[in-house]
Amino acid sequence: MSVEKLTLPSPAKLNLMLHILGRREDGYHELQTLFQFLDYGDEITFALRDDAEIRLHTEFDGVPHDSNLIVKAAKKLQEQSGCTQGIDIWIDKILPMGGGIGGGSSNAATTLLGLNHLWQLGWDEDRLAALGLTLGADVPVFVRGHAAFAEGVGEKLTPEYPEEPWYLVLVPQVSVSTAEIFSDPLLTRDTPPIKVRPVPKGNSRNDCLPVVARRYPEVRNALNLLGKFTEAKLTGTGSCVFGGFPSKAEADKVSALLTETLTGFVAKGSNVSMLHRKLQGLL
Ligand SMILES: C[C@@](CO)(OP(=O)(O)O)[C@H](O)COP(=O)(O)OP(=O)(O)OC[C@H]1O[C@@H](n2ccc(N)nc2=O)[C@H](O)[C@@H]1O
Ligand SMILES: Nc1ncnc2c1ncn2[C@@H]1O[C@H](COP(=O)(O)OP(=O)(O)O)[C@@H](O)[C@H]1O
Repeated sequence: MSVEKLTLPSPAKLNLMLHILGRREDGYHELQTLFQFLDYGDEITFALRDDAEIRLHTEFDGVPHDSNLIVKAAKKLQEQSGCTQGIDIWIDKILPMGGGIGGGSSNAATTLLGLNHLWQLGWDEDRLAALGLTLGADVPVFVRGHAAFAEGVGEKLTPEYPEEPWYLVLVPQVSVSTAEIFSDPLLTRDTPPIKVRPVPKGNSRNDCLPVVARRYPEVRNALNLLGKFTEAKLTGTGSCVFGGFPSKAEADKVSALLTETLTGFVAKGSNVSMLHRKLQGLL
């Protein structure tokens, strides 16, 4: 049965660890990182149009229509598939932008999977992930929808099964530039590669943390406050800081103490993205 309208989740991710192994000739850094999803994110609604236009109806502060990763993803998929249909798109945006929880990449992946379904393209995951990589290093993991150990610049993915605790995520009100962190001379760039799977316990370091904490007092403050209750970690290049708890009640308790002064949210970690759980229900 063909569908005309579809609403899909677009979850956040966390980097449970992030090691920088070296710098490539093109300036990009070789990483090893462990991605896990959160049961928390945006919601995107797609509706078929009679013409071929691609139109995002929700305005974003500071992101022009054609620069939005949702629009870029839709246009690339339309071009490369030769599809003649268009789409109307609305988003309920709750994920902070530039916080290292991957909202833009997730929105791009949800768009690719949603339009593959609505436009009935029949693309497989490999093809969608390859297109996704041209939009951003973190897009493929959202297309695959499984927690993963990532290598290269994030494109070589191996599924992993880390524990799924509840997380308190603190959102310092500052946007960290990924490019700025990767160009800092003090960044650790020579961490030896992990050669065994699954990633052995104790490898929870994020090599970006010292540089981000030095440059951004707001992030330093969040790390110090959360660090009083649990191991406080940085996701991606920040700004978000997170800690795991064995139950929602415990995460909520710490949240109540900290969110008086800091913005944050509590969400369950998940090894299968809520986007894929919803799509499986549609098939
Ligand atoms: C490092 C991660 C981990 O999840 O950080 P977050 O964005 O999530 O915080 C991501 O892979 C980020 O991927 P993505 O968000 O696509 O990075 P981009 O915007 O393309 O990168 C901006 C700039 O950072 C530098 N960069 C980025 C990724 C990388 N592996 N090496 C780099 O040197 C490059 O100078 C690049 O021009
Ligand atoms: N749909 C989108 N959602 C979020 N950010 C977007 C989107 N489209 C483009 N961007 C741009 O991408 C940047 C990075 O966004 P995001 O993925 O949320 O952060 P991060 O990579 O730190 O997790 C934003 O600051 C914004 O300028």
